[in-house]
Amino acid sequence: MIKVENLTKKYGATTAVDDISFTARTGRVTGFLGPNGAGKSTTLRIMVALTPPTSGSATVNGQRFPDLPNPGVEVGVLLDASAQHAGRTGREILTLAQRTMGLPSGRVEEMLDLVGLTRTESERRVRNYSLGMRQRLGIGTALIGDPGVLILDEPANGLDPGGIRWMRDLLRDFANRGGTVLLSSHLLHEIEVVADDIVVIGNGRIVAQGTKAELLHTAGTLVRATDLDRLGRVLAGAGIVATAAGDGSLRTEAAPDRVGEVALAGGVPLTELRNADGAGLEEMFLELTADTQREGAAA
Ligand SMILES: Nc1ncnc2c1ncn2[C@@H]1O[C@H](COP(=O)(O)OP(=O)(O)OP(=O)(O)O)[C@@H](O)[C@H]1O
Repeated sequence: MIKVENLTKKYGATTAVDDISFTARTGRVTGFLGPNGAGKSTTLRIMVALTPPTSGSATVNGQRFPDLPNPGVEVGVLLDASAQHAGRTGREILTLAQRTMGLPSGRVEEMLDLVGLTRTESERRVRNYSLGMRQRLGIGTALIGDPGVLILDEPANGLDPGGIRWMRDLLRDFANRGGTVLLSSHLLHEIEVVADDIVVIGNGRIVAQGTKAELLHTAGTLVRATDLDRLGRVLAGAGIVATAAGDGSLRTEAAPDRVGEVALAGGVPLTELRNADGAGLEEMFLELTADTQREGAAA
């Protein structure tokens, strides 16, 4: 289990992480979702003691990372696959990890098999690896100590679709066997397909958190028509309050079948009619992303 309590990190006038608290639970994949610059990497770096917090704490299995006697056998970490020593071979990197953690030498071969690096690839220097191969090697290093907790920053970066599927299955299986997985991403879809729990961060603050089911469930209906004004008038005429969502659709608390009936009776052809599940999270995330882009453009 990973616990973050009232964590804050300031860089001069910038508050990168602003009083955040959340828990990544055992047996679950927790997705840490936020647009670029939201504070994800800073939070993960604090968890593994690469960056000191300004205030607050982060613990893994009840202990601060520096207090873990042999951290690699408790928590597997992959923050930046490109930061691995470029002059070493993949096999050398795994061997170093195996020796540092005091593990049997057979673990190196097991990890190479697990992450799908061939013997020839394992003997190449990392500077000649693709980003996808570096991610695989990084996952191997994170898993070599057979830890119960995994902390991964944007692990799907650089992986091809087959690699992304492989990573997802690996994380799912890890959590199903009782492990704790915390992974960050700036892509909603990536988190949506793999996470059980989601923590959304924007501008250093937690803006939503809960189980995937809770966050994706949005009451009401999403409806689209070519003539949105006319649809709005017809719905209003039937006493249905609908609001424009800004993406060419209307949202209403009324049920989809009622909206469909009213539109049909009013002679308005619909182009889409569905339960609004997921729309709330998507909208919130788009707003966060738009905010960040505006700030980026202003900078
Ligand atoms: N060492 C540093 N010095 C000053 N500011 C920093 C430092 N590290 C991060 N920041 C700032 O803190 C904020 C959060 O950055 P962080 O890298 O944690 O975001 P992120 O969510 O991981 O983004 P990305 O998806 O782009 O990696 C940003 O405004 C960033 O510019």
